[in-house]
Amino acid sequence: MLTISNISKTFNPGTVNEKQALTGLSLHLERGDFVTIIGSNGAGKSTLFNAISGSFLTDSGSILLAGRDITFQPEYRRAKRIGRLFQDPLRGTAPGMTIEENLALAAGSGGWFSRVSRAEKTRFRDRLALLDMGLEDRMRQPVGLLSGGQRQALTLLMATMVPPKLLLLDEHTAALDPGAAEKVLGLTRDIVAEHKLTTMMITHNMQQALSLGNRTLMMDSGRIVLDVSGEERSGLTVSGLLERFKAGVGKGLDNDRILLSG
Ligand SMILES: Nc1ncnc2c1ncn2[C@@H]1O[C@H](COP(=O)(O)OP(=O)(O)OP(=O)(O)O)[C@@H](O)[C@H]1O
Repeated sequence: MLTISNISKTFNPGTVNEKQALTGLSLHLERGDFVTIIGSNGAGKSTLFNAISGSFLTDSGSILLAGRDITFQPEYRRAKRIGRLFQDPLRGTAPGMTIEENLALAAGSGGWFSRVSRAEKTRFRDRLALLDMGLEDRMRQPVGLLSGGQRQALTLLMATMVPPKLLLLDEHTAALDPGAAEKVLGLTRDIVAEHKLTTMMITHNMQQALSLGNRTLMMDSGRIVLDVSGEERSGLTVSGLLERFKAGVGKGLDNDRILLSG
């Protein structure tokens, strides 16, 4: 589904702020793979997502999505086939528009001035009911009134309304309180399974990285330094994963948020 070949990215080349954020990175994902990603501070995790989404063009290498070469495709075109959630629940929804209008935009059927058909309203209500947050009874309310967890759940629904070829989750539960985070994570698991979505999820929760999905990548200094799946992964504990990282990279994992989250 996704084939990344040898991509590199250096920010501010030739200046004192030069930073090589991705270094000859290659990755192949099968259809339906659910990959969790963990790594050091500044390892290049978000930069990898930015490269895939087309926030910038890479300096070298290529990216193929569902058989199409997207290496030079602009971001807005890639967005039609790639869903993305960020840590900040305020991104991804339009606060001044109602829940219904936001969903219509995501479904590709509406906007500020278009009417949402009755059939579509029913479909939206059914999808919202699955979230189990009572949002199906608040469809005419502006999204700006929702809590962070409700908003992130809605963003998830919107990003998958038309099932994307690839779903990118960038620490999408990290800014939520523990209850809301748990809820959004459960919804993520359900929606990914329902549509068999090919998914990449950055997390700083090591336990989550091992328990969700079918494959775990660890990144350091712009590279993938560990790639575990199958039996090797199912037998792995958090401390085992940290040991593997240390053995491979020659230093311990250096990530404030992982250390803070224990
Ligand atoms: N647009 C940019 N301009 C300059 N430098 C950047 C840019 N984006 C990222 N970087 C740098 O590239 C490196 C990788 O950043 P990135 O955000 O991908 O790391 P990360 O693995 O997501 O880290 P964290 O877990 O700390 O969020 C960092 O040193 C960062 O400062």
